[in-house]
Amino acid sequence: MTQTMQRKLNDSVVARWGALILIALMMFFAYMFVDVISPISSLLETQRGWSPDVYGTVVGSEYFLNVFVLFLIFAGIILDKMGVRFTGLLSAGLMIIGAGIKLYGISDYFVGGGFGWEFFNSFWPSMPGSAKVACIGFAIFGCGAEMAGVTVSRAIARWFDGKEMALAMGVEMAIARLGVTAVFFLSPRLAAIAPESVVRPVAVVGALLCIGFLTFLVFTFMDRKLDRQMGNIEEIEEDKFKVKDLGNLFGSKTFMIVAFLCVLYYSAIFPFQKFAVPMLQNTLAISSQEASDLFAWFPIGAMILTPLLGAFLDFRGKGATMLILGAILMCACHLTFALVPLTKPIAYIAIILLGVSFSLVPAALWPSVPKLVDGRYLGSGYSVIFWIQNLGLWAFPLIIGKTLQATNPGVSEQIQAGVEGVTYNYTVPMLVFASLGVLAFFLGIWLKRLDTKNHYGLELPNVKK
Ligand SMILES: NCCCC[C@H](N)C(=O)NCC(=O)O
Repeated sequence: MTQTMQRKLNDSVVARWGALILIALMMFFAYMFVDVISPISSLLETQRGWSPDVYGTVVGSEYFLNVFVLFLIFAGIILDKMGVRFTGLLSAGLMIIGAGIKLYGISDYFVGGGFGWEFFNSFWPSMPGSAKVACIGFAIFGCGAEMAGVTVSRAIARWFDGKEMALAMGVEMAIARLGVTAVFFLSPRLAAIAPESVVRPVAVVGALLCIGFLTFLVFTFMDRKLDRQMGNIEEIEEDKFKVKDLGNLFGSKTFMIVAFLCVLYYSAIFPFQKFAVPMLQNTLAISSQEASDLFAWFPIGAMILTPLLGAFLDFRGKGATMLILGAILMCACHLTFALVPLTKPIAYIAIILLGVSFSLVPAALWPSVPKLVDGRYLGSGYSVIFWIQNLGLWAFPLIIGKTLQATNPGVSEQIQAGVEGVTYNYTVPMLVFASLGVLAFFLGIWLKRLDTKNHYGLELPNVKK
């Protein structure tokens, strides 16, 4: 009698990498939308009256609902109850709705006195109505984007179980970084087409989110087929979010060190991404397009190196050392922007080194979590780390915006009044970012010491010979 073993869809290299490309495309467009206004913040100041303080509030609002309404925690529960396909489509849908509201907020129709204009300008006078509506939209978008991040990781874990999973996660992250590069290239160019407009880039990238929805929709058909072949065992029980696990996680010293290292490090990266173009523009006296093209090298470096460093970690280890090195590099780059008289070559070197740092830390951080957290509550562990991280990603754009405005009195008013040649000084905001690097460095040292003492295996390779 011959026994035939059924070949599952994810046993085919083409099918599983095809599935990865489909879900990664959704993240590609999502990361594009996250930073679509970062290269055009100066234009938002002149066209919509968004001072640095207002701009910081808008870009931080992406994380507001995740942090204060605990949406990230609900996202974990929704994912557990409803599965990858429903949650992925819900995230893509939320991103599109949020992007639509943000687009409406900055549109010429709304700022020209359209529906809701009067109401949104009747309170909190320091915040223009356009910024308030943009905040609402971006907060809804942020729920979708973070939920998509958790969902995509779960989907990859399932499709690549027992296969090249770390590489797949590295490739997915690299594709997301490519989205950031693309938007830093595209956004200022779209805005510059006559008549110059902040609306065009947001509209175009918002439309691309719909393509992301469609690619994920195609993935759901493949995933349903895989589901049937696997006998509907969609989720691994230990990956599920459980409220009772939170006590164990918050009570674990090592876990909390990693979570704080994550929030400190990422708070000096993603919020910096929002201020990098105007910082380079003001400090080097160049156009926003030139500054944007210069900054685009940051995600390019991270894109190339993250999968390579992931492979290094798999075969050589040294995870804790990589975290410490990443923090040192990040701090050195921000100190350069703050204290060294900046020239273009120096700026290029600092941006590329920051990209190297941004490969070292993500490549080492995320795969280290399973070494510290019991497999029974790994899913909850990632949700809690994301939640703590989102707190920093919400707070730091606000802090940086307010610091920039406070250390440059009168500058925003002059720019909005059309005075030529007025610039911001970014020394203090850049020192704030650098100080996060110092704290992350000390947490890295502490983590490495605990690892030596308690043998978590952070310095060991993932692949056992
Ligand atoms: N919304 C953009 C920030 C994504 C944050 C996300 N929680 C995350 O940490 N992703 C990992 C990464 O390195 O991009």
